[in-house]
Amino acid sequence: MATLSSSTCYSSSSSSSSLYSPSSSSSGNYVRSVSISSVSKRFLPKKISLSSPRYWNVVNMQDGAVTAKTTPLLANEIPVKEEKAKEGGLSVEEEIINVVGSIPDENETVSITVVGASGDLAKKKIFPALFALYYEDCLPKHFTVFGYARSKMTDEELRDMVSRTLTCRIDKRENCSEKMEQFLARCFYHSGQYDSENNFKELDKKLKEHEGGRVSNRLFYLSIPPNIFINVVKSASCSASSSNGWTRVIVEKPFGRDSESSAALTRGLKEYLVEDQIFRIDHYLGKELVENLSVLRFSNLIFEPLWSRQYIRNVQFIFSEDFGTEGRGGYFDSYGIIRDIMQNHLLQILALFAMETPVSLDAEDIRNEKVKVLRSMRPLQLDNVVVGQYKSCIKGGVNYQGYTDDETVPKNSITPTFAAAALFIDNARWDGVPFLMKAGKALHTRRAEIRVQFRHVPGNLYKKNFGMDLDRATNELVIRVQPDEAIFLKINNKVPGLGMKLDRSNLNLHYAARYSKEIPDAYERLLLDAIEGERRLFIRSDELDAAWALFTPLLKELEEKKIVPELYPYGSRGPVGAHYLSAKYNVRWGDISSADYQHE
Ligand SMILES: NC(=O)C1=CN([C@@H]2O[C@H](COP(=O)(O)OP(=O)(O)OC[C@H]3O[C@@H](n4cnc5c(N)ncnc54)[C@H](OP(=O)(O)O)[C@@H]3O)[C@@H](O)[C@H]2O)C=CC1
Ligand SMILES: O=C1O[C@H](COP(=O)(O)O)[C@@H](O)[C@H](O)[C@H]1O
Repeated sequence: MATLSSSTCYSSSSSSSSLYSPSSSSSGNYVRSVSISSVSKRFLPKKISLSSPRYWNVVNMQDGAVTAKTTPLLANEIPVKEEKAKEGGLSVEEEIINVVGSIPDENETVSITVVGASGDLAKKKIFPALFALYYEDCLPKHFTVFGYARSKMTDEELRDMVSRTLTCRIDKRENCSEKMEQFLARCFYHSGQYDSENNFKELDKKLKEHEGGRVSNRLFYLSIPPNIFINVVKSASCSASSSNGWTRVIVEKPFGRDSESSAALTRGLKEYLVEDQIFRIDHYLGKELVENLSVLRFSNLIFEPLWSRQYIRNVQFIFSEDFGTEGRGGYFDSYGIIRDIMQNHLLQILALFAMETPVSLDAEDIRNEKVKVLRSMRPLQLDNVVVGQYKSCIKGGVNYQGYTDDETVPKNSITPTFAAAALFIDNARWDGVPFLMKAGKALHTRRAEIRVQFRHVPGNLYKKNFGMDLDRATNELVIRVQPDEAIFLKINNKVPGLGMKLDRSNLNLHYAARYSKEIPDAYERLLLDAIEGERRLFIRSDELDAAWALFTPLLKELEEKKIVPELYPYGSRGPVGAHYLSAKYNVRWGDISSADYQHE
């Protein structure tokens, strides 16, 4: 794929974009001249404002016409005549919407090849996400899905396998089985070795047949173990990359085990791909409430002024699963919970939470800010970390296996299935604020959330009404990523009546109650973004380097010193060491300290 320079991809061109502001438009004979990069029909609003950064970038000024460039038709410039807009009684903005909305995508095709199609992730997440996108009319008119793996399968067998995982989870259920049939008819399979250029040539031939001479855009999803990433990229690059459209590769985690192996992986990928072609996926970035984090921060006046050490006492990132490594012990044992969850999912959320305001919502501007905040962080230290491992437990007559009872896990494994850590950002905004993380498997509940605990009210007039425990009276903002998505703010208020009794209540945005539409799976959003060349939610290589730089010294020390994890029973709240760690920083874990928790 090295032959495909980024210029042949339909790139979002975001690095060179600037926010359009109506006041920057030209005067006199000139009209606004707009290049629409990274435009997607899904984002076309009924009425646009040219200052909306996601859709429009001003690139140049031309006499008498607006030039609209769209991602699928990068080479084509579509003039939008101001006169024509006037004739139709439309604004230039409305005329742009008309023109972009009517661009035919006849000449374009997208082929999505799921490499490792026989595997768990492909079945569980990727094919269902593709179907959901198809169902929602989000895929381009001409698209083909190919499964690729070593297992022998016919097209029909692949369809059968895929059909068993497709669910009509979407609200408009009427056409589901019809839509499923139509989707499955677009799915094909090619069996081949991962390091065989010949096998990828055969794939290329089949892809071309389906592309039917249209501009060919190709997306490869590497849903395979990381040790074969480079083989696949090399073979696909030499034998199956697009010759006249873009070629992109989605890479699944783990992106290495430490700084060195991650850098080696990046070097390997870059022998065949340019950075713009690599879409490193962290599916937590595709989750609705993580996507909403920036909206919450930057579009609400009430939050951003509070978003610093001045008002925030601590921030907690909590991940828990109520099941063990069942079935994935082999993979998990050589990674452990710190690499599996903390170094990527939780750290990514932390970066979005703590970054400075980006210049714009463009991918590069956001990723620049994330890198900056990651580089301002202190590498983790062993005395700020607690590790645990779940042990067997009998509950209600059921025997829940311990981690090392799993046949795929060595009996003497000291791989952590739980970890808690205190992290610090040494910059002006966050100096001294503990950012606590906690992640564990086989705990009492499944939950992912961000908890922001605010400082005490100075000179609190109502001190006596709270009793001794003033911590209980501080405001807390909870962003529940899953399940049962919600954002709630704990406030103090007066219990109605003649006395003066204070109560803690939640101002609650409960998604299920507020929105009837089902929340899309993270993989849907991310796949669509990759198809559209939107890189905002994918990890850039320097972000990855910065993330590994924080965790690598700790991971090495844990391994070298053979730190034995504290055992906790399957289904419990995890090791008690996590409480000592938080207490060291005067913090109480929000998910277990409060009686209010029952009411969340
Ligand atoms: N499963 C999950 O929930 C998650 C997975 N991931 C990551 O996604 C990727 C895919 O995950 P998953 O589907 O679980 O992986 P699998 O272990 O199921 O592997 C996917 C496919 O790769 C092929 N394969 C497996 N092992 C080897 C090997 N040693 N050498 C060559 N080919 C092999 C197999 O296909 P065949 O034999 O037919 O060629 C298999 O069906 C991995 O990188 C994983 O870490 C990330 C997050 C969650
Ligand atoms: O990446 C991973 O994520 C899953 C949890 O994802 P979720 O979307 O179901 O919350 C985790 O189970 C797995 O160990 C890890 O590799």
